[in-house]
Amino acid sequence: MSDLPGIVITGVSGRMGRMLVGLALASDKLRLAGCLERAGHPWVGQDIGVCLGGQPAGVLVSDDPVEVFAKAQAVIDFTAPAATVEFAALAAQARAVHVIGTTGLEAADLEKIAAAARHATIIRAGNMSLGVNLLVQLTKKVAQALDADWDIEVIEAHHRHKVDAPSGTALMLGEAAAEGRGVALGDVSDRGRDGITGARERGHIGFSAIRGGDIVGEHDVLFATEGERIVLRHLATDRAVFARGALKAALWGQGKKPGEYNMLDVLGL
Ligand SMILES: NC(=O)C1=CN([C@@H]2O[C@H](COP(=O)(O)OP(=O)(O)OC[C@H]3O[C@@H](n4cnc5c(N)ncnc54)[C@H](O)[C@@H]3O)[C@@H](O)[C@H]2O)C=CC1
Ligand SMILES: O=C(O)C1=N[C@H](C(=O)O)C[C@H](O)C1
Repeated sequence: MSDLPGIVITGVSGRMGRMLVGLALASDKLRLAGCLERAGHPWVGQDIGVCLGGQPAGVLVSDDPVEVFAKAQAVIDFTAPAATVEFAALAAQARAVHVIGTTGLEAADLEKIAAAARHATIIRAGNMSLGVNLLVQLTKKVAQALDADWDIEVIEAHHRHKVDAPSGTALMLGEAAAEGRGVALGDVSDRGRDGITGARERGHIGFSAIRGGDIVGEHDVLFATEGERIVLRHLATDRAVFARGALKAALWGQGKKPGEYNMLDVLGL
């Protein structure tokens, strides 16, 4: 067996799971050590290469996280909040780096993840692409430079299957804008406007979500004032940008002290 870091991928039949497996199998920096799907999924017990329509890869899909995490130096996890919270505790027990891409996590979920990060290295980001993480830094800088005469709106668009809104990326961008302005996002956030909402409040940060077709992920941060507007935009056209970031994070996390990190740490931004 090679001594490359062993990576376990969760949710392997999902949109991100398939992309991650393809890149992991092609990588010369890490090896695919395990694949996980939910109990009852038809892929469980099958070879992942065959499930994806190719040659056998020698890795069977499991539904037992304890068994597969025991083989892992890192777990890459793009699933759903309840699964991710469970995996955070199990990955910590297995001393594996946990890379979390799952979005839609509530405050109670984040607390459990923070508890796991006392004993384990966790890297979590609502978006793992280089472009979005640069956009986060640009958003903070622009928000720092402008006063509250400039209204800030975050507009995101995703495919019809996405279950959470605003997107994890939109929330990262909103947090960056709030930080740049020196306010807490929770105090100024406007979400889901509908009906007679009243005029826009000065200093608030608004969120709008579009869902349709196969849109991979699009984010605008709009700064609008009397007579002029600035739009910072990121368009993802291929999920490989998220998957490449996650694989990079899994390697970066090897040997790091326990704690919760993000993609700004990984990318050195
Ligand atoms: N941080 C980032 O860069 C990105 C984050 N995401 C997020 O990743 C998550 C997944 O996105 P998609 O792949 O599009 O969703 P998907 O619905 O296509 O895939 C999720 C997969 O997780 C599996 N799963 C659910 N519970 C499980 C469990 N207990 N054990 C094992 N497998 C389980 C499902 O069966 C499914 O195959 C979402 O929260 C999404 O917002 C997506 C793209 C990029
Ligand atoms: O669900 C998705 O697809 C995506 N989710 C992430 C998010 O919530 O921001 C990242 C990316 O935009 C794709």
